[in-house]
Parts: sequence; structure tokens; C-alpha cells
Amino acid sequence: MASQQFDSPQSAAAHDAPAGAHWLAATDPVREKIRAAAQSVRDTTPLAQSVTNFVTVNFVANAQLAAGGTAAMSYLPDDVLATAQLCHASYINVGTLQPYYREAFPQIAEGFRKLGHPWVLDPVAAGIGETRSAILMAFRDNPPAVVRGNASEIITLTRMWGLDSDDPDGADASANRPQGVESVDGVDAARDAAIRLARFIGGAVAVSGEVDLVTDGERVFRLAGGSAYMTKITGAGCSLGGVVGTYLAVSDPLTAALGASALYNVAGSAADARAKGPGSFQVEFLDALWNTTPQQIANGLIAVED
Ligand SMILES: Nc1ncnc2c1ncn2[C@@H]1O[C@H](COP(=O)(O)OP(=O)(O)O)[C@@H](O)[C@H]1O
Ligand SMILES: Cc1ncsc1CCOP(=O)(O)O
Ligand SMILES: [Mg+2]
Repeated sequence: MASQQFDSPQSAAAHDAPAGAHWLAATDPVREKIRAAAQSVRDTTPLAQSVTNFVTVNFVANAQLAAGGTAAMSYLPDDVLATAQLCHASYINVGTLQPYYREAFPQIAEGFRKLGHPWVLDPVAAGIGETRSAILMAFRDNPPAVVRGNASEIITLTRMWGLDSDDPDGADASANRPQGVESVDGVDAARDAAIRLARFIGGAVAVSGEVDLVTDGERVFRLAGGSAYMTKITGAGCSLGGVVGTYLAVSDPLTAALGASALYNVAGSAADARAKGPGSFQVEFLDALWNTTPQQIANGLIAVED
């Protein structure tokens, strides 16, 4: 699949930045924070625990390992909260639900808050089903440091939490929303929702798509790269959430969201150039996660809105 690779932010200057944004300068402190976080991941192999769906659990763990971290998957509240005391960040993904999750997930989120433990939420398929909606609503009281999702999930969660100015009651949270785990909206459609959500949680929101959007509620970044093959394998988004967790274990929420997204874009582009289809893409992608250097991640195609 056609894609482009760039070696340095300077080479990005030869290409158009996303509309309404300009490429982040090579000397911008944000790039140095990303490089330092990536280096810290490589140096310290941080554990980020995951409570994640059964479809992509293996890919999440392998991606965290290939990105330089370590993985531990856990599902029972006492086990999750005990593990949280051994690591610096966790990841919750609501993709596949079990009956006990309705009580367990709110307990876990409350426990994280009491521990002061930062976590990443992937609100997979937000808006589908009463159980998923009840769980996501409960997280409003004990919110994550980072929300990572596709555009439809971010729009739906923001609406559900009553943060959408057009729908302050969240009454219509499930109307016309995801028809499954895939997005039915473009990233631009989630821009305002992402900003509101980031301000509410006091952290960062990452909206994935062809060009990703990351915001801390003040600045809005756009990250290009990646591969169309990422939409043809399962778990690109889920594993990105896990790797945000890996970065969150060593950095602040905005740097974690930017660093993991930049890594996925650089590694996705590199893998795209070698892949022959979705199967070989997965293998090439894990290799590329492993082989991408902190400086290459910091040099990614990162723009900031004017
Ligand atoms: N068309 C595309 N071109 C390049 N990269 C993409 C494309 N679509 C998604 N990605 C990348 O795939 C990863 C997962 O994003 P996405 O597919 O939106 O998540 P989800 O699987 O949760 O819907 C992100 O790193 C994103 O940048
Ligand atoms: C197919 C599927 N069904 C429930 S969770 C899941 C995985 C979704 O993975 P991703 O959002 O990363 O594509
Ligand atoms: Mg997803």
C-alpha cells in the first residue's frame, strides 16, 4: 500500500502539513520530550499492565514488548490493583465484555484513583450496549489520564459524559454511533470533542485515523504516517492504547499520547514498505516497532495547529 517515510522533521518541510497546522520545528521542546520518553522506555523496560479484550490481547502484549516495555494482563480487581502497585501505568480496553466487568471495571478505576495510578482508556465500540455504556459512564467519576480511541469512540464518550455542547445531557449518546469497533467518523469530526474530553480529564486525548489528532485540551497536534494496512489487521488501535500505557509509565499524558502515536506512524510506514499483505504487515510492524530509534520517533511527522 502506498505510503511515505521521512527521516527527519526537516524532510517533512518538503511536504504539506495537515490543513490549518504547521510542522513542529526540529528544536521544539515537545520533540525532545518525546525522544526522552522513548529513550526512557528503552532504558527501563517499564511494565504497563492491561485489562484488555480477548481478540487482540496477544498483539497488545507483543507490541508493548517490541516498543521496549513489558506486559502483564490481568482481569480481577484485586489482582489488577495489586499489579498497579508494581508498575507506573495501566490500560483498560472495553472491547470484549464479561458479566462481572460491570462491577469490576468501576472498582478498578476507583482503586486507580485512590492509588494515584495513571491509566489509559480505549473506549472500544462506545455507545453499543447497555453494559458498555454503564461501564463507560462509571469511568466519568474516576477518569483516565489518557483516552485513546477512534473518532467515533471519542465523539460518543464525550457526548455520553455530557461534555458535548450540542447535547449537554448525553441523551443521544448511542444514536448514529459506531456500528462496531470501526470508526464511522473522520478524525476532524472528533476535534472539538477531543479538546473537551482532554480538559475534563486534565490529561490527553488521542484520536486515531489516517492522520491522528492528539490534544491536551490546549494544543492540538496532527500526526501523519502509518499504513492503510493498519485498518486491515485487528488490534492496531488496541495495541496503540497499550503502548500509550508503556509511554505513560515514564512520561506525562501528552508526551505519552504523542510518543506512542509517533512511534506507530514511523513504524507503520516502515512496515508498509516491506509488507505484501496484512499477514506480513503484522510481522514487519512488530519488527519496525523494535527497530525504530528514539530519535526517529521524535523526528516523526508531527504538526501543531496554527
Ligand atoms: N488510513 C490510515 N493510514 C495510515 N495509518 C492509519 C490509517 N488508519 C489508521 N491508521 C493508524 O492505525 C492505528 C490504529 O488506528 P485506528 O485504525 O483508527 O484505530 P481503531 O483500530 O481503534 O479503530 C493508528 O496508529 C493510526 O494512525
Ligand atoms: C474485533 C474486536 N471485537 C471486539 S474488540 C475487537 C478488537 C478491536 O481492535 P482495534 O480497535 O484495535 O481494531
Ligand atoms: Mg479500536
